[in-house]
Amino acid sequence: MNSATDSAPAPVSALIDRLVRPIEDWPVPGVTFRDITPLLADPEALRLVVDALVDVARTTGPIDAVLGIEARGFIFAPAIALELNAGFVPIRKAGKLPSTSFTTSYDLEYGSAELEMHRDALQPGDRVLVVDDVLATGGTMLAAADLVQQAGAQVAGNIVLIEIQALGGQEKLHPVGGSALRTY
Ligand SMILES: O=P(O)(O)OC[C@H]1O[C@H](OP(=O)(O)OP(=O)(O)O)[C@H](O)[C@@H]1O
Ligand SMILES: Nc1ncnc2[nH]cnc12
Repeated sequence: MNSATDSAPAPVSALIDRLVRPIEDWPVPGVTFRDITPLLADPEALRLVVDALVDVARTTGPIDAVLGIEARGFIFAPAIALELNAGFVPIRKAGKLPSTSFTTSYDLEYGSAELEMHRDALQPGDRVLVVDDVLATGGTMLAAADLVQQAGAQVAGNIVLIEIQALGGQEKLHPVGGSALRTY
């Protein structure tokens, strides 16, 4: 059965349950890693999950750009952007973008890092959608929101496949919040 907080219909939640495998103690002891690669390898499941993400994205109102967070956000964000007729903006780990960038540092479930976005990627006032595969502590999504704010733009929505509720990421995203296809 899917959770009351799942944004996807029950069959999509069931697909995620079947094809996202939990791997214990990876990358560090105590973490249950949600490995999406079996789902990505199944064309029918991948199509249904992308369609479900697009359905959620369409509830966000007008969107100027869809932001994907390196690396796993890059798998889904461009597919959503195409369906919304919006551009795709990459948010990358530090040192990867070639032009002048905004930078922010953040903590996540198993470490800390820096994210960057090109300074000219967004216009002030743009409404953007942030896309990733997993919402855990929320550190990564919050860092993306910081980059959007530095650009003078606005986060209209945060969308992920999977939310790990016990890690409290949802509270960090207040008041915009995050929508997850499947919550554990
Ligand atoms: O909510 P948080 O605690 O911040 O964790 C979520 C983030 O962690 C994972 O990325 P990771 O940094 O492992 O990088 P990767 O996508 O390059 O594997 C995941 O893809 C999210 O981006
Ligand atoms: N448990 C987890 N599984 C997959 N990606 C993650 N990112 C942060 N925590 C994660």
